[in-house]
Amino acid sequence: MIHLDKFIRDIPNFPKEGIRFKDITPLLKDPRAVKEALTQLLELLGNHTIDKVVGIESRGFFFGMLIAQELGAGFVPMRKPGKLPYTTFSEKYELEYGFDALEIHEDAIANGERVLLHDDVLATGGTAKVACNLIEKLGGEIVQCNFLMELSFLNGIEKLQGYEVKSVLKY
Ligand SMILES: O=P(O)(O)OC[C@H]1O[C@H](OP(=O)(O)OP(=O)(O)O)[C@H](O)[C@@H]1O
Ligand SMILES: Nc1ncnc2[nH]cnc12
Repeated sequence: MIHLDKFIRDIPNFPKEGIRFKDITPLLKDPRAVKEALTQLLELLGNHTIDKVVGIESRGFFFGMLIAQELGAGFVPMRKPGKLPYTTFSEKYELEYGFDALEIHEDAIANGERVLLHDDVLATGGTAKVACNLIEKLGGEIVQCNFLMELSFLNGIEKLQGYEVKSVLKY
């Protein structure tokens, strides 16, 4: 039996004083832990059918791509500003330790496609909310937002009211 929480390392005061950073690199370097995490993420999805998996840069790419392959769905990167080469839709947001923006290619999702949004961490929810806004701007239907972990004390789930939100681990 693999306990995934044993593969997540707490780093105090990173990237700023007062932030307790959840480091997933110990999990990523262990193939059995990666397999178990992927299995559990897929279990969260149940029988939903998915056309596109959107992964948020950068840590949402690791499992987002694996989930998409398992589902036989397409993978769409949601990126930080200035990284995507084609025409983008963009939106700014605030996160636990600063400000940023996200972008998506305007042709990444077709109208009415069923979308799974994936990221490693749900913290304040600012990132995921903006990602949902951009997916819906393109006409995507958000079937589920799933995360490797949720920092429940930051109440990110409140920003995602109206969406199905699931996490493998809760802190
Ligand atoms: O719920 P929120 O408060 O918005 O925070 C969650 C986001 O913060 C982290 O990403 P970060 O911006 O640090 O980028 P990275 O994945 O490239 O490390 C994490 O991977 C989520 O995307
Ligand atoms: N405390 C935290 N650890 C890891 N990723 C995060 N993203 C936002 N807050 C985070």
